[in-house]
Amino acid sequence: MNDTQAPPPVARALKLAPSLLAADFARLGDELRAAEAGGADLIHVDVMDGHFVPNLSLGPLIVEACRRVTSLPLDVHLMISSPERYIGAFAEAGADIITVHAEATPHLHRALGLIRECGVQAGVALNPATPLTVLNEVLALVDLVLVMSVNPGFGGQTFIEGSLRRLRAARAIIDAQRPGCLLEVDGGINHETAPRAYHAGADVLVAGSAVFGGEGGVAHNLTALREAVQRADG
Ligand SMILES: O=C(CO)[C@H](O)[C@H](O)COP(=O)(O)O
Repeated sequence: MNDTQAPPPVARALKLAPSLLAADFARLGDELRAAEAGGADLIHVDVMDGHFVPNLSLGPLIVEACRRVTSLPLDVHLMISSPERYIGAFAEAGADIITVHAEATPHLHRALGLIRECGVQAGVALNPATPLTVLNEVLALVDLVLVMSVNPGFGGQTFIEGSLRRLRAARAIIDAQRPGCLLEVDGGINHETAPRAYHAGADVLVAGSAVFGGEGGVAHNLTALREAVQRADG
């Protein structure tokens, strides 16, 4: 390498975040332990209010129960309107990261500040039709950007192809303005889309059905996802 050549890019660490939405809630403790033993990096917890998204899921009580079972970081994704009303409750329940949707509140800046005040890492999520320009206004306040690759509300949906372009654009914004901020992708991640999402710039891949579904078991599914990304590397 001579002085004018850029150093080779450092490979980004891949983080897998199983989404509890696809877990068997009757065996939640076992599912969490299996995810941790299988090499998950975070546990993604989908909170839905039947208002911001057309589905209901879980609240702080379940987050508190998860906290007692796993030492993995709890990555709490609030798909709820006016999330600032519940940030304190989720922080108290043991969330490590709380992500709010840019579309869910007229007070996004306040909500992100409130998360930080609670001593929790802050994330901002963007629906598939939300312009990435909102990032310019809040990037200094966040530790994680979540690019939704489905319309939020349900697991098991098909990955929206345009998300790859959005991931590449979000990666460029983060690298230029806030290196170290994580880029997460959520929705339709499987052995086929995981390598493409990672190579488009995602650090954290959220996967529900691909981890907790199928016959192979959680550890096998996590390994398969990781190997799919590594194969595409080589
Ligand atoms: O946020 C979500 C839905 O709003 C889920 O995390 C997401 O859809 C993951 O599920 P799958 O991997 O089955 O697509």
